[in-house]
Amino acid sequence: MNLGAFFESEFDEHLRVAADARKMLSAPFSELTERCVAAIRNGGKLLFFGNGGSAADAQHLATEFTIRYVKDRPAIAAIALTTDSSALTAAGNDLGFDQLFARQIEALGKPEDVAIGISTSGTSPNVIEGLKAARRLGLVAAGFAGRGGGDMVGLADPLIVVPHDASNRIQEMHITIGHSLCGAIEIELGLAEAK
Ligand SMILES: O=C(CO)[C@@H](O)[C@H](O)[C@H](O)[C@H](O)COP(=O)(O)O
Ligand SMILES: [Zn+2]
Repeated sequence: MNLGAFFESEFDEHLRVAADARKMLSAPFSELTERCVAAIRNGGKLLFFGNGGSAADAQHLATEFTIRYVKDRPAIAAIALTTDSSALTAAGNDLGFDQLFARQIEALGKPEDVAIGISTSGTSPNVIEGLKAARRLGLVAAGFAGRGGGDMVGLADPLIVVPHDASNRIQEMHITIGHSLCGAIEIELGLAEAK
């Protein structure tokens, strides 16, 4: 294999998806930012959850809010529902894997919170059940997806659907958009200066 050509083609594809996402996702991004800012101003928090690489994204993004993004500033309330091995194993063992996030949202979610489910396919049952629980309890149920949004369409609102079908490329956009979300929320809350 020509490794140099492979490397360049990966970047070419990434850049094509980024250009499409930039064109198409400004409206749901703005809406999600506004919902998160309102939630935090109201004493609420952001709850992130997903599977595999999206579990890592949930942890990564929650930490940007609680600890630090680009510069020091006060903490912003956020939590990843992917990190407590006791909660995850007990929920999986006792209630079923589909209930992993729903149960934690039932325990920790408040109506002033925003639940953000992350799924490249939009069809992972535990993410879908988490979003359903969020809606039932009156939280904002929002999502990051790809592949047309899958079962998250009509369930998550705002819903950011990356216009691509491959999980890796979709995840690359999710983290870019998640970073942008953090930056925009900091500015809107007056905790960082606009560029
Ligand atoms: O990171 C990747 C693929 O890039 C994988 O770990 C991927 O996240 C896992 O296969 C997930 O289980 C896929 O779930 P989803 O995105 O369809 O909800
Ligand atoms: Zn991945």
